Amino acid sequence: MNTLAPIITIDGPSGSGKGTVAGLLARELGWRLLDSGALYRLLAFNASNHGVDLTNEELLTKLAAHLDVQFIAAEPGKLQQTILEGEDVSQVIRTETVGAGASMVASLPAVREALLQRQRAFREMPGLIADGRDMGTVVFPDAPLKVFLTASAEERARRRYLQLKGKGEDVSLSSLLDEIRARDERDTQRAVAPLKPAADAIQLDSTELSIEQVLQRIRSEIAQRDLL
Ligand SMILES: Nc1ncnc2c1ncn2[C@@H]1O[C@H](COP(=O)(O)OP(=O)(O)OP(=O)(O)O)[C@@H](O)[C@H]1O
Ligand SMILES: Nc1ccn([C@H]2C[C@H](O)[C@@H](COP(=O)(O)O)O2)c(=O)n1
Repeated sequence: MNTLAPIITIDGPSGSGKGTVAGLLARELGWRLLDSGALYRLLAFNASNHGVDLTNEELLTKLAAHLDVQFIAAEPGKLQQTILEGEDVSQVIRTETVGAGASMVASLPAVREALLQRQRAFREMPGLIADGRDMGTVVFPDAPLKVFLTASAEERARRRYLQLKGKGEDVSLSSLLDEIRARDERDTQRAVAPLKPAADAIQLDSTELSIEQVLQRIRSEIAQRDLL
């Protein structure tokens, strides 16, 4: 039965490492993965392709309700594949421009409501790792383990810089830092489902931690609960 599947939520700001850690944990545990940010990115990307303004709540809500999307689980060492209307958009939705658009559409209450059930439907046995901004506060408030992962804005910009440089993109560290700060501001200040730790979340600052150290901290929290 769906509702009994255990859930680990990982929320936090852009570049804190949520996606990386969520993907590795999901693979390690053999659980499903919900990359909720990808849904907002897909919506922003799809809206731009269809000429829909990113402030048009009515049209965006319709698009959100009818998003034709599939997530294909990754092979070890690879990103989950994201298919929109039959096309692989896994890479094109990862740009900072699409991320900023996603943050805009995500501030619209009706859009969030339209995506809520779609997210909850990911909860299946043997378990779910859900990453985003409101996984622990709104989408899965009953999750037995909630992690709020942060890092300083400077460190997050540095990580994003290295990531994009590694893909051969021509980026500037100071623009990335400005973009990260603007996204933090919009995601934390919006009226509905703002980015904030759930009252019962474990807060982890990864500024000085490696990915493996973050994973170890989460494994130890898992071990303290009856999750597996
Ligand atoms: N603890 C860490 N130490 C060093 N680099 C890290 C750490 N965690 C993540 N990274 C790197 O930082 C970059 C951003 O990580 P990731 O995409 O997982 O962040 P995110 O929180 O999911 O961001 P977004 O919300 O924008 O999708 C990646 O290149 C990742 O390998
Ligand atoms: N649960 C979520 C997930 C994402 N968003 C918004 C806010 C982010 O800036 C944007 C892109 O997310 P990312 O892929 O960078 O994690 O989508 C949200 O509001 N709620």
